[in-house]
Amino acid sequence: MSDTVLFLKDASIFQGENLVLSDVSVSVEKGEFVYLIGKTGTGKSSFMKTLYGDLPLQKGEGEIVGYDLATLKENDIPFLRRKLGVVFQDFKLLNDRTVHDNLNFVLTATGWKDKPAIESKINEVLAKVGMKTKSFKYPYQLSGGEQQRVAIARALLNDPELILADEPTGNLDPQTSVEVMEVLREINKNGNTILMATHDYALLLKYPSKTLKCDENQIFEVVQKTV
Ligand SMILES: Nc1ncnc2c1ncn2[C@@H]1O[C@H](COP(=O)(O)OP(=O)(O)OP(=O)(O)O)[C@@H](O)[C@H]1O
Repeated sequence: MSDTVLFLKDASIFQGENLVLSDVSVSVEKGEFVYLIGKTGTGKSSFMKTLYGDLPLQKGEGEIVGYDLATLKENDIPFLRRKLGVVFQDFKLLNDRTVHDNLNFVLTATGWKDKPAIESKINEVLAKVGMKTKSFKYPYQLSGGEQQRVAIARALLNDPELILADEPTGNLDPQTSVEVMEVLREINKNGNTILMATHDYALLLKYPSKTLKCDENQIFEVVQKTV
């Protein structure tokens, strides 16, 4: 049980008055790579937002990296997010500072003070995504794939118990998507747990893994056919 990083039980997810997902019962175990798929508008983003505290869980039970989602308070959210690494489709890097300073910003904001420790952490996460030589660049000097690698590096800074990636390849061409996916798979092989929302079925076929599907207000696990 202690290896469960996320579970929801009989949960309902609303956007305002609208019920987006109901009777959601899912779990993610430490070390898993889990896809969340579904057509546009079926609730993938709403589900992810609930997990990182952007949408309240109004009905049912849920726990993520030790936080109870049903009783989550506004004040808990920054602490919850420190235990999560969140990666978005549009990277969300700060364009007015270099890669190094984007990462430094997050570390400083989350309480890191020791300069050598900060530098060593920045080097460590950039090495993991193959971006160590580009730390002096500004985000707008990087390709989309490189920006997403930096966003993944940023997600790794505080050794997250779970990485939530919402359409991380949504803005990338197929070849770059595969490269970013390889980075995520490598990180997963090294022990990070990842939940990735995607509508990129080509990636799913190329890299089969546990898959949850949103459809008709429900989430269920789909069994992938093996050839
Ligand atoms: N802020 C909001 N207010 C009200 N309704 C919303 C809001 N955001 C999303 N919705 C509705 O909730 C439903 C699920 O949307 P959501 O964005 O979670 O789907 P999605 O599967 O992530 O889609 P996409 O792949 O296009 O991002 C949709 O019917 C959408 O119109």
